[in-house]
Amino acid sequence: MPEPGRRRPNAPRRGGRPPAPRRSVDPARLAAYDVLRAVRVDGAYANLALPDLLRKHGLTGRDAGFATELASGTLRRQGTYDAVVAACVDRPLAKVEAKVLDALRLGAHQLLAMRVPDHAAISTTVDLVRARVGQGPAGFTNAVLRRVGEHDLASWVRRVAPDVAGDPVGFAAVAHSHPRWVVSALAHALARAGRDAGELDALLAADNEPPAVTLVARPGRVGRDELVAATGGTPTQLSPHGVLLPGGDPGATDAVARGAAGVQDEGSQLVALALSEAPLDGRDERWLDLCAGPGGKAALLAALAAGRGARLSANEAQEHRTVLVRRALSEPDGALVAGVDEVVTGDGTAPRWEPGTFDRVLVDAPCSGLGALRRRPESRWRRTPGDLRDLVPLQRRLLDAALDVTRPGGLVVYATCSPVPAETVEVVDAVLAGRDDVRALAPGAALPQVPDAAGPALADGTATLQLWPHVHRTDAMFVALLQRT
Ligand SMILES: C[S@@+](CC[C@H](N)C(=O)[O-])C[C@H]1O[C@@H](n2cnc3c(N)ncnc32)[C@H](O)[C@@H]1O
Repeated sequence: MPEPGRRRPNAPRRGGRPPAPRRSVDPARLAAYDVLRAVRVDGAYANLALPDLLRKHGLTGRDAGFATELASGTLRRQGTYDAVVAACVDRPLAKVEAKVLDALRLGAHQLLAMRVPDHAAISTTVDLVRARVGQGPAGFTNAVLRRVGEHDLASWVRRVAPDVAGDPVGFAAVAHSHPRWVVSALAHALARAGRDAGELDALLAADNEPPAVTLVARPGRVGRDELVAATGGTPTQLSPHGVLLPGGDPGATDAVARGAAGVQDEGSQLVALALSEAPLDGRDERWLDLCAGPGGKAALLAALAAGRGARLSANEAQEHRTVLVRRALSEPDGALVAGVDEVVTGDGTAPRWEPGTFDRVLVDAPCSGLGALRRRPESRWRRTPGDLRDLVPLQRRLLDAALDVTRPGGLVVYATCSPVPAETVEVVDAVLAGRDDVRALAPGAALPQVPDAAGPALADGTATLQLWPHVHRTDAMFVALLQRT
């Protein structure tokens, strides 16, 4: 790693002329630029916007992979790049035209984190700005990126981040490109789970790694060995139904195309298994997924339910997401898959079913998603601490309602893709404090194969389960297991 202040070996000289205009702009960079624009202007989700934009620009194979990494990596690392760019411009960043700032971020990612030669990173970005914004901003872009290219990423971080000893949170925020409040929230989450504070760096770094693509082989519909053979993938360590893909397009696999398998993080598979595998006395016939959209866990639960003669009801508040649940729970001919009773749109805080209807209930609550930042490149910049103020009361009401529709002796899993205690243990404790018909159970007994996953204990001392991207290579799913008495 070069010493602070050392020039990068192939760093461009300052003050050079803008590269000569090219005839056309590289389509992969145009696609990445359009993704950033869609995220900024239309509030799009990058992972949903990408497939259409790749298609629009005619990108496949390696070019599509390059555009995906360029857009997603730039969005994830935007906090670091903005600090670098701010040090290279002669005005506040807020005064740089947003369209130009998008391009500067893309250029910075190529210069500092991708193996793109400097001259190509700069000239293609200048071409992009010339084509999409104008000649004046193209010259500005050239000058700024030449300065960005004078140092490598580690050297830039040392130059632009606050002093690590004086302001460790501020340093981590710039070095790992997370909003300051998110760094504090994740540090607090690690501490509440009894983990070493030194893990924070690894956790934040894991958030910047694109997650490996994992498939779930839905039992009874396709065998895991069959899926391994069809994809060239490898079995996952923690979920007995997971297959880690070596790369390529998951949609091209026949089992995925017909819904027998799906793309699903191993952590999400484990949440469904925490509910299905927890020991239950008595009737085990009716299962409910109270917050089912878009339907990933519901599809695994339906397959597991079918295997033991139970039936799943799937509920979702938003009609457009119920459509996705129905699709996830349907055969290619439109019929509901085995194990599904019904798919309905409804407010889970006021469920339509009689009290005591269900034997097993999943509350996969709407949450901040701070445990799934790897998967949603832009989300860390969209979330605000205020989101928790709205989410926590909803989470409590959903858990309360789930307990109401569970029969005495029946089980409820409360899960979030967030490790933040305000929306995990504190929600469960608040609900338990208001009821005398519930007891907490340790969820780990249903998932003995998952190591090193103790979450914060509930107020009564009962264990919870917390997965971590830097430990388990999954999203940071939280699981609490409750039983109606
Ligand atoms: C974390 S997501 C669930 C993910 C899903 N279980 C899966 O694995 O695909 C939470 C869902 O809860 C839904 N939701 C929000 N408020 C709700 C409510 N009052 N009742 C039911 N669902 C709600 C959201 O629309 C969202 O689809």
